[in-house]
Amino acid sequence: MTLVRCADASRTFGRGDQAVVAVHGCTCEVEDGARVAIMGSSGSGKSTLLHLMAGLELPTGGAVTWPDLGDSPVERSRDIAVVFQGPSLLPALTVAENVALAAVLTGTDEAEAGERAVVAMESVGVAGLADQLADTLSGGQSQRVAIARALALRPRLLLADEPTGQLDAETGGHVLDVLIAAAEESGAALVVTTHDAAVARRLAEHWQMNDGRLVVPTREGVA
Ligand SMILES: Nc1ncnc2c1ncn2[C@@H]1O[C@H](COP(=O)(O)OP(=O)(O)OP(=O)(O)O)[C@@H](O)[C@H]1O
Repeated sequence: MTLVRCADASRTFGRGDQAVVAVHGCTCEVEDGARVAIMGSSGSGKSTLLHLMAGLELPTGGAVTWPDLGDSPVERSRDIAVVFQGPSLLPALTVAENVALAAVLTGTDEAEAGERAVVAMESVGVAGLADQLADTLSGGQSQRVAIARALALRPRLLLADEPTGQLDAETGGHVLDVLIAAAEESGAALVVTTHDAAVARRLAEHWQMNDGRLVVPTREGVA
């Protein structure tokens, strides 16, 4: 099953002299069960590629399709979850409300979303924080809650943008453990952007972004 396919996909921001080509003609696929690290230095285009895969950005060249998820944004919003780089929780809502919200907004009824939130919070170890306001959390706790929110969608494709980038090595290691365990338990494919080789080593496939160009190794070598 192919969850997302990028076929010569590009993304340019701005026009004329101001144009920045963030992603140049990338071709790649994420299959069910994949564990992918997209590596590259700051500004190499990792976040933009991840946003293209999520359908949050539209390609300005080539195509991004979701062969086994359906191409409608509504269908995709239930199957693809994104853990964003940096703070992404609503500060005035509790942890439990934050975790349930994405599921509610994508059409899950409130009772079901509440039950999923409980399961997701337990699986990432934040059930004890359920009634706490999001703006009282540490960076590591916030990232766990953001992962729980993604899991409450029960996604088939879990995309995490530098999920450990703002954390110290120990906290980042715990967050990564949680993310990988959650993907294993839920059966979701996992794609993580990172500039950290230690993070990439935890994942089976290593893709490299260099100045917006993607290199995807094959079993025989480099594509
Ligand atoms: N909305 C935008 N408007 C204009 N330029 C953008 C926009 N988003 C990204 N860029 C530019 O595209 C290039 C790639 O950015 P991107 O955030 O994808 O890289 P990255 O590898 O994820 O970097 P980092 O690791 O620092 O997050 C950069 O030059 C960036 O400035």
